[in-house]
Amino acid sequence: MNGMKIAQIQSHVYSDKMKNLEQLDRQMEELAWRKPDLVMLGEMFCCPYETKLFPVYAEPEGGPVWRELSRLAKGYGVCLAAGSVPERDGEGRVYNTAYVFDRAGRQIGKHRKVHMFDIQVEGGQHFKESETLTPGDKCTVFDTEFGKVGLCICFDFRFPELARKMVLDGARLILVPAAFNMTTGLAHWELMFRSRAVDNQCFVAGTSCARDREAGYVAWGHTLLVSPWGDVIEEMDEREGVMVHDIDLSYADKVRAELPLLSARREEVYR
Ligand SMILES: NC(=O)CC(=O)C(=O)O
Repeated sequence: MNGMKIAQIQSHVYSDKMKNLEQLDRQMEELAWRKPDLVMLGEMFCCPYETKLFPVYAEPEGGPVWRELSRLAKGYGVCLAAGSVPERDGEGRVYNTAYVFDRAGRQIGKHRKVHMFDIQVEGGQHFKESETLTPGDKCTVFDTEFGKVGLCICFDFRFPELARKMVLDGARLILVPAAFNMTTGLAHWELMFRSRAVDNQCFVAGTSCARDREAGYVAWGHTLLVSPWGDVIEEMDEREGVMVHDIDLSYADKVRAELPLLSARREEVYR
Protein backbone atom coordinates (compact mmCIF):
# COMPACT_ATOMS: atom_id res chain seq x y z
CA MET A 1 0.00 0.00 0.00
CA ASN A 2 1.54 3.32 -1.08
CA GLY A 3 -1.11 5.76 0.11
CA MET A 4 -1.30 6.83 3.73
CA LYS A 5 -2.76 9.55 5.90
CA ILE A 6 -0.18 10.94 8.30
CA ALA A 7 -1.08 13.03 11.35
CA GLN A 8 1.64 14.97 13.17
CA ILE A 9 0.84 16.23 16.65
CA GLN A 10 2.74 19.23 18.04
CA SER A 11 1.86 19.19 21.70
CA HIS A 12 2.74 20.90 24.95
CA VAL A 13 5.04 18.94 27.27
CA TYR A 14 3.79 18.74 30.89
CA SER A 15 6.19 17.92 33.68
CA ASP A 16 3.74 15.21 34.82
CA LYS A 17 4.70 12.30 32.57
CA MET A 18 1.30 10.61 32.58
CA LYS A 19 -0.54 13.87 31.90
CA ASN A 20 1.19 13.89 28.51
CA LEU A 21 -0.28 10.47 27.77
CA GLU A 22 -3.76 11.56 28.87
CA GLN A 23 -3.39 14.52 26.53
CA LEU A 24 -2.35 12.14 23.73
CA ASP A 25 -5.40 9.95 24.32
CA ARG A 26 -7.66 13.02 23.95
CA GLN A 27 -5.82 14.17 20.83
CA MET A 28 -6.14 10.75 19.23
CA GLU A 29 -9.83 10.64 20.07
CA GLU A 30 -10.31 14.05 18.43
CA LEU A 31 -8.37 12.86 15.39
CA ALA A 32 -10.27 9.59 14.98
CA TRP A 33 -12.88 10.94 12.52
CA ARG A 34 -10.08 11.90 10.13
CA LYS A 35 -8.97 8.25 10.09
CA PRO A 36 -5.18 8.70 10.13
CA ASP A 37 -3.07 5.67 9.25
CA LEU A 38 -0.02 6.94 11.11
CA VAL A 39 0.16 9.34 14.06
CA MET A 40 3.50 10.91 14.89
CA LEU A 41 4.75 12.81 17.98
CA GLY A 42 7.76 14.97 18.86
CA GLU A 43 11.10 14.31 20.54
CA MET A 44 10.76 13.76 24.31
CA PHE A 45 7.02 14.41 24.14
CA CYS A 46 6.47 13.27 27.73
CA CYS A 47 9.64 14.51 29.45
CA PRO A 48 10.89 18.11 29.61
CA TYR A 49 13.96 18.34 27.39
CA GLU A 50 16.58 18.70 30.13
CA THR A 51 19.56 16.42 30.59
CA LYS A 52 19.12 16.12 34.37
CA LEU A 53 15.53 14.93 33.89
CA PHE A 54 16.19 12.17 31.35
CA PRO A 55 17.35 9.63 34.00
CA VAL A 56 14.47 10.66 36.29
CA TYR A 57 11.80 10.04 33.63
CA ALA A 58 13.49 7.02 32.04
CA GLU A 59 11.70 3.67 31.90
CA PRO A 60 12.63 0.32 30.40
CA GLU A 61 11.10 -0.88 27.14
CA GLY A 62 7.78 -2.44 28.15
CA GLY A 63 7.37 0.00 31.07
CA PRO A 64 4.21 2.05 31.86
CA VAL A 65 4.72 4.65 29.07
CA TRP A 66 5.50 1.96 26.49
CA ARG A 67 2.42 -0.04 27.53
CA GLU A 68 0.16 2.99 27.30
CA LEU A 69 1.52 3.87 23.83
CA SER A 70 0.92 0.32 22.66
CA ARG A 71 -2.61 0.44 24.10
CA LEU A 72 -3.37 3.72 22.33
CA ALA A 73 -2.08 2.41 18.98
CA LYS A 74 -4.28 -0.65 19.30
CA GLY A 75 -7.27 1.21 20.71
CA TYR A 76 -7.34 3.72 17.85
CA GLY A 77 -6.18 1.20 15.24
CA VAL A 78 -3.33 3.37 13.99
CA CYS A 79 0.39 3.05 13.49
CA LEU A 80 1.88 5.22 16.26
CA ALA A 81 5.35 6.72 15.82
CA ALA A 82 5.56 7.76 19.42
CA GLY A 83 8.10 10.59 19.26
CA SER A 84 10.91 9.76 21.62
CA VAL A 85 11.20 9.00 25.33
CA PRO A 86 14.06 8.39 27.76
CA GLU A 87 14.71 4.64 27.89
CA ARG A 88 16.67 2.87 30.64
CA ASP A 89 18.40 -0.40 29.80
CA GLY A 90 19.18 -3.26 32.20
CA GLU A 91 22.57 -1.76 33.04
CA GLY A 92 21.38 1.70 34.05
CA ARG A 93 22.24 3.41 30.77
CA VAL A 94 19.72 5.93 29.45
CA TYR A 95 18.94 6.45 25.74
CA ASN A 96 16.83 8.88 23.75
CA THR A 97 14.58 6.26 22.12
CA ALA A 98 11.83 6.32 19.51
CA TYR A 99 9.31 3.45 19.47
CA VAL A 100 6.83 2.71 16.68
CA PHE A 101 3.73 0.53 17.13
CA ASP A 102 1.47 -1.00 14.50
CA ARG A 103 -2.35 -0.96 14.52
CA ALA A 104 -2.37 -4.02 16.78
CA GLY A 105 -0.13 -2.29 19.34
CA ARG A 106 2.94 -4.39 18.47
CA GLN A 107 6.32 -2.67 18.43
CA ILE A 108 7.55 -2.60 14.82
CA GLY A 109 10.33 -0.03 15.09
CA LYS A 110 12.82 1.22 17.65
CA HIS A 111 15.64 3.73 17.27
CA ARG A 112 18.10 4.95 19.86
CA LYS A 113 19.46 8.41 19.00
CA VAL A 114 22.91 7.83 17.54
CA HIS A 115 24.38 11.32 17.53
CA MET A 116 24.42 13.14 20.85
CA PHE A 117 23.22 16.74 20.74
CA ASP A 118 26.28 18.34 22.32
CA ILE A 119 26.52 21.90 21.09
CA GLN A 120 27.84 25.23 22.32
CA VAL A 121 26.89 28.12 20.09
CA GLU A 122 28.43 31.42 21.22
CA GLY A 123 25.62 33.74 22.35
CA GLY A 124 23.08 31.01 21.63
CA GLN A 125 22.11 27.49 22.60
CA HIS A 126 24.24 25.24 24.81
CA PHE A 127 23.24 21.63 25.37
CA LYS A 128 25.04 18.40 26.25
CA GLU A 129 22.93 15.27 25.88
CA SER A 130 25.96 13.11 26.60
CA GLU A 131 25.91 14.32 30.24
CA THR A 132 23.20 11.73 30.90
CA LEU A 133 22.49 9.87 27.65
CA THR A 134 24.26 7.02 25.89
CA PRO A 135 24.21 6.99 22.07
CA GLY A 136 22.66 4.18 20.09
CA ASP A 137 24.66 2.54 17.32
CA LYS A 138 22.18 1.52 14.62
CA CYS A 139 20.60 2.91 11.50
CA THR A 140 16.86 2.18 11.65
CA VAL A 141 14.57 1.16 8.80
CA PHE A 142 11.51 -0.96 9.54
CA ASP A 143 8.68 -2.62 7.61
CA THR A 144 5.18 -1.23 7.68
CA GLU A 145 1.99 -1.80 5.70
CA PHE A 146 3.15 1.22 3.63
CA GLY A 147 6.58 -0.23 2.85
CA LYS A 148 9.90 0.54 4.48
CA VAL A 149 10.14 3.59 6.70
CA GLY A 150 13.28 5.20 8.15
CA LEU A 151 13.46 6.56 11.69
CA CYS A 152 15.98 8.80 13.44
CA ILE A 153 15.89 11.50 16.11
CA CYS A 154 16.56 15.20 15.60
CA PHE A 155 20.36 15.76 15.64
CA ASP A 156 20.75 12.42 13.79
CA PHE A 157 19.16 14.03 10.75
CA ARG A 158 21.99 16.55 10.50
CA PHE A 159 24.21 13.70 9.33
CA PRO A 160 23.50 13.09 5.63
CA GLU A 161 25.22 9.71 5.75
CA LEU A 162 22.54 8.30 8.04
CA ALA A 163 19.64 9.50 5.87
CA ARG A 164 21.39 8.18 2.76
CA LYS A 165 21.81 4.77 4.40
CA MET A 166 18.12 4.64 5.35
CA VAL A 167 17.17 5.41 1.77
CA LEU A 168 19.59 2.85 0.34
CA ASP A 169 18.00 0.38 2.77
CA GLY A 170 14.61 1.06 1.14
CA ALA A 171 13.00 4.01 2.98
CA ARG A 172 10.69 6.30 0.98
CA LEU A 173 9.56 8.11 4.12
CA ILE A 174 11.80 9.17 7.02
CA LEU A 175 10.25 10.02 10.37
CA VAL A 176 12.18 12.46 12.55
CA PRO A 177 10.85 13.33 15.99
CA ALA A 178 12.78 16.47 16.77
CA ALA A 179 13.23 19.51 19.02
CA PHE A 180 15.28 22.30 17.50
CA ASN A 181 15.57 25.50 19.54
CA MET A 182 15.51 29.26 19.09
CA THR A 183 19.12 29.30 17.82
CA THR A 184 19.16 26.30 15.48
CA GLY A 185 15.50 26.42 14.48
CA LEU A 186 15.58 29.73 12.67
CA ALA A 187 18.92 28.91 11.05
CA HIS A 188 18.57 25.31 9.97
CA TRP A 189 15.21 23.60 10.63
CA GLU A 190 13.50 23.94 7.27
CA LEU A 191 16.81 23.98 5.38
CA MET A 192 17.84 20.64 6.89
CA PHE A 193 14.54 18.88 6.18
CA ARG A 194 14.36 20.15 2.62
CA SER A 195 18.01 19.25 1.98
CA ARG A 196 17.60 15.67 3.19
CA ALA A 197 14.36 15.30 1.19
CA VAL A 198 15.88 16.64 -2.05
CA ASP A 199 19.11 14.64 -1.77
CA ASN A 200 17.34 11.41 -0.94
CA GLN A 201 14.13 11.94 -2.93
CA CYS A 202 11.94 10.81 -0.09
CA PHE A 203 9.19 12.20 2.12
CA VAL A 204 10.45 13.53 5.45
CA ALA A 205 8.25 14.24 8.44
CA GLY A 206 9.76 16.34 11.24
CA THR A 207 7.59 16.54 14.34
CA SER A 208 8.41 18.83 17.26
CA CYS A 209 6.74 19.60 20.54
CA ALA A 210 5.17 23.06 20.85
CA ARG A 211 7.16 26.06 22.05
CA ASP A 212 7.00 26.87 25.75
CA ARG A 213 8.83 30.06 26.65
CA GLU A 214 8.88 29.05 30.34
CA ALA A 215 10.68 25.75 29.63
CA GLY A 216 14.39 25.16 30.33
CA TYR A 217 14.80 24.36 26.61
CA VAL A 218 12.65 26.43 24.29
CA ALA A 219 11.61 24.31 21.31
CA TRP A 220 11.31 25.83 17.86
CA GLY A 221 8.14 23.94 16.98
CA HIS A 222 7.43 24.24 13.23
CA THR A 223 6.47 20.60 12.67
CA LEU A 224 6.67 20.02 8.94
CA LEU A 225 6.21 17.57 6.10
CA VAL A 226 8.38 17.73 2.97
CA SER A 227 7.90 15.92 -0.35
CA PRO A 228 10.54 13.97 -2.34
CA TRP A 229 10.75 17.00 -4.65
CA GLY A 230 11.70 19.19 -1.69
CA ASP A 231 8.40 21.03 -1.44
CA VAL A 232 7.21 21.89 2.04
CA ILE A 233 3.73 20.33 2.04
CA GLU A 234 2.92 22.14 5.27
CA GLU A 235 4.81 23.70 8.15
CA MET A 236 3.17 24.67 11.43
CA ASP A 237 4.09 27.66 13.56
CA GLU A 238 5.27 27.29 17.17
CA ARG A 239 1.88 26.65 18.78
CA GLU A 240 0.14 23.39 19.72
CA GLY A 241 -1.73 21.79 16.86
CA VAL A 242 -2.18 18.90 14.47
CA MET A 243 -1.37 18.54 10.79
CA VAL A 244 -3.00 15.81 8.67
CA HIS A 245 -2.00 14.91 5.11
CA ASP A 246 -2.58 12.21 2.52
CA ILE A 247 0.68 11.18 0.92
CA ASP A 248 1.46 8.60 -1.74
CA LEU A 249 4.87 7.03 -1.24
CA SER A 250 5.00 5.98 -4.92
CA TYR A 251 5.63 9.68 -5.64
CA ALA A 252 9.18 9.02 -4.38
CA ASP A 253 9.56 6.32 -7.09
CA LYS A 254 8.31 8.80 -9.72
CA VAL A 255 10.75 11.53 -8.66
CA ARG A 256 13.62 9.01 -8.53
CA ALA A 257 12.81 7.82 -12.06
CA GLU A 258 12.51 11.34 -13.50
CA LEU A 259 15.62 12.74 -11.81
CA PRO A 260 17.78 9.64 -11.21
CA LEU A 261 19.98 10.96 -8.40
CA LEU A 262 20.09 7.73 -6.45
CA SER A 263 20.68 5.38 -9.36
CA ALA A 264 23.24 7.70 -11.03
CA ARG A 265 25.54 7.75 -7.99
CA ARG A 266 29.23 6.98 -8.69
CA GLU A 267 30.28 5.26 -5.45
CA GLU A 268 33.71 4.39 -6.86
CA VAL A 269 34.50 8.11 -7.24
CA TYR A 270 33.37 9.07 -3.73
CA ARG A 271 35.53 6.49 -1.95
N1 LIG B 1 17.26 17.96 19.93
C1 LIG B 1 18.21 18.06 19.04
O1 LIG B 1 18.89 17.09 18.73
C2 LIG B 1 18.38 19.44 18.46
C3 LIG B 1 19.15 19.60 17.21
O2 LIG B 1 19.52 18.68 16.49
C4 LIG B 1 19.45 20.96 16.79
O3 LIG B 1 20.27 21.12 15.89
O4 LIG B 1 18.90 21.90 17.36
